[in-house]
Amino acid sequence: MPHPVPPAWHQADGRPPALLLDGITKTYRSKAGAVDALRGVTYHFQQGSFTAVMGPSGSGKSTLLQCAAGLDKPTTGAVVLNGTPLHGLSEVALTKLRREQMGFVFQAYNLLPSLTVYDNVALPLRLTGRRPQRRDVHQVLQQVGLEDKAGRRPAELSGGQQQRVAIARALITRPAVFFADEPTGALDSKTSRQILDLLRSATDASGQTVVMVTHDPLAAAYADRVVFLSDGVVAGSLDRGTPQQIAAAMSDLER
Ligand SMILES: Nc1ncnc2c1ncn2[C@@H]1O[C@H](COP(=O)(O)OP(=O)(O)OP(=O)(O)O)[C@@H](O)[C@H]1O
Repeated sequence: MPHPVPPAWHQADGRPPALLLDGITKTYRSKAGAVDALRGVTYHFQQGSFTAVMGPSGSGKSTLLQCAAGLDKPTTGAVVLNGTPLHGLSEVALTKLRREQMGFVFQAYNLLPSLTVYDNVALPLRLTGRRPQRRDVHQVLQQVGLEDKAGRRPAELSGGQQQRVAIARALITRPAVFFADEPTGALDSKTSRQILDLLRSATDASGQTVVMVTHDPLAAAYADRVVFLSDGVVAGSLDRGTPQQIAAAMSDLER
């Protein structure tokens, strides 16, 4: 059953937001007790927007990303991707939706060491039962500047090159939404800029939606908007902030 997306959150073109979080909470329970990692997050991510999620350590950023990407389930509340509520889907349908409509880029590149760069990039297509076209694989490798590395294995590449392979692998299915968790966390500043430029062009050139968790104000400044989490709730947001403005907002939160 379609989840009612509040009309106020529809875009000017009448489409639902790329991603809607409606009152999500997440409580982790263990022998040590319960932790309320998210305490009611309501937020919508517009189609074609680039949003950075920032907040102090433990504020719930990774939990939010995991729930938004359907990798974990919120305790209460709804996650709606392009009008499809994730909670209504079977595991099989959720996996299909994730493979077809979501791209993932994490700090650990998660490439398969035994496969070549080409086969790592082609893998998501194979997983969705599609036959990878050489032209498509080479096109995304060219997009990330690694066409000449198609035959290499991940261990033969630098960290930045491996992250670019991970981005190519996420691009190949042309996902509606990219989820990135600290995608530049392990990289030097020049390589980080290349990665952020690639994410930026996913929104600017291809109209994809990017949601990126980061600690780095320089990285967050590539986004259209920064959303600040504090203690499991949205504490505020900043549009088109400079790195200095973003850093100042973060230190206000940490006070
Ligand atoms: N699997 C888990 N079991 C129990 N508690 C958890 C689990 N995962 C996260 N938490 C707790 O939930 C809260 C939010 O964690 P989360 O990792 O989402 O924060 P974060 O903002 O991403 O932090 P960081 O910036 O340090 O990565 C923290 O108190 C954390 O200890």
